[in-house]
Amino acid sequence: MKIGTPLTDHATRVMLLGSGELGKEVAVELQRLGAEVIAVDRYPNAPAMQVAHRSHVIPMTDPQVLNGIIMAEAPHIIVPEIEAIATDALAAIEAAGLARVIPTARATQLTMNREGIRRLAAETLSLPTSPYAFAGSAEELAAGAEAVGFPCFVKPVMSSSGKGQSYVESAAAVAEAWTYAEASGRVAGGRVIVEGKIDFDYEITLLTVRSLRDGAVRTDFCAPIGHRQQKGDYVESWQPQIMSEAALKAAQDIAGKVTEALGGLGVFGVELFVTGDQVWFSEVSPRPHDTGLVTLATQTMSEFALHARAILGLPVDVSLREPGASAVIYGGLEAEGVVFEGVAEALSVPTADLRLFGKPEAFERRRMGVALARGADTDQARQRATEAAGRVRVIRP
Ligand SMILES: Nc1ncnc2c1ncn2[C@@H]1O[C@H](COP(=O)(O)OP(=O)(O)OP(=O)(O)O)[C@@H](O)[C@H]1O
Ligand SMILES: NCC(=O)N[C@@H]1O[C@H](COP(=O)([O-])[O-])[C@@H](O)[C@H]1O
Ligand SMILES: [Mg+2]
Repeated sequence: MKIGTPLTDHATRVMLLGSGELGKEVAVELQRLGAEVIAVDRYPNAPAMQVAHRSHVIPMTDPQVLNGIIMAEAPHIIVPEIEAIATDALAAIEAAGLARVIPTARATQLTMNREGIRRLAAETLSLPTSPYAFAGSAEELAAGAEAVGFPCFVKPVMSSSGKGQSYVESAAAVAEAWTYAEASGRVAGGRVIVEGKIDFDYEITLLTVRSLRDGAVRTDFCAPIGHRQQKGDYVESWQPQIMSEAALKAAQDIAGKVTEALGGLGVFGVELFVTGDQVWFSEVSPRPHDTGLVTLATQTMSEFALHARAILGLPVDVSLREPGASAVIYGGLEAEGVVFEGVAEALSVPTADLRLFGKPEAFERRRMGVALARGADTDQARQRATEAAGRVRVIRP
């Protein structure tokens, strides 16, 4: 793998589709390796745009506009970063041999839509999942919910970070879940998945890396990441999550199968539910995962460094250095150009570090930053990360 000089004819051009907090860290790692980074998102001054060589604001769900920007920039590598992209346009670009899509165009098509990845996992690969049904109307949803049973979860097929997700305890609440999903998916499309609830002991993200070494693709697993979710969005994560040997083996087996079926190079965040030695597949991101922000504190190479290396065809090291945790800092209010107070106090917590993403606008439940900490064990690290996050106050300018 050769890497040219950025901003010259021989540059290795990488285009990020989606420029949020995860893309920002990937952009930094790509910059460090001398790639030329082009950040794209739906709004100006998105986090990764602030550290890229240049940026574009476009509706990424419009295939014509997306194709136009790819043609104009002629990237060698396209890195999808969010679940709201016209993936069919990417498939055409890949098929024409114009750029490499990470991990593959097909993988982004399958995972951009919950229906694609769920059918691949449960029906093609026979992996254990929650019972599920798909619905394109309130009536179909009512029937689907009856079939999977209550309580259940209703989610738009195209959404992430819990957007549009409802926890439904009885038939009476199904209509409301339909309306909510319709209104708040990343793209209006009017299709949802309804999933029966898995009663898990804990849930993990198993970061799985497909990379090249000596010309061959290999798969490596990071130490499992435990996390706690609220309203479908992660609020706290830690690494390593202690698991039984049998559960870890089952988790790696599922992650190996699903990432092999998706193919390509890069980091995958495989989400799994665990009860005793039993493991269920939930979903997978074919890219770094939000709960994996903790790896900025814990691993020799963060998930972002791993992604940058893997997609450039470079070797990786997934080793864990020490236990750590991350805790989310939400906006807590609606305002543009917010100010963060208490940063020095937060960084006075032993081992604490912060990432303030620089998003131009805050919302009540928008993730604006994250606190990171290490510790003798994950209990100590969690306590420190939560303490540090709590010391940061988001205020109006
Ligand atoms: N079938 C289920 N059984 C039990 N818990 C569930 C189920 N589906 C979702 N959850 C809970 O809701 C959380 C969010 O669900 P899911 O990961 O599908 O949403 P998402 O919008 O894709 O979120 P993200 O983009 O952050 O991964 C899960 O991590 C889990 O805590
Ligand atoms: N669970 C997926 C996830 O965490 N994605 C991350 O959130 C950003 C969108 O944030 P926004 O909605 O605040 O713009 C995405 O761009 C990505 O970095
Ligand atoms: Mg998830």
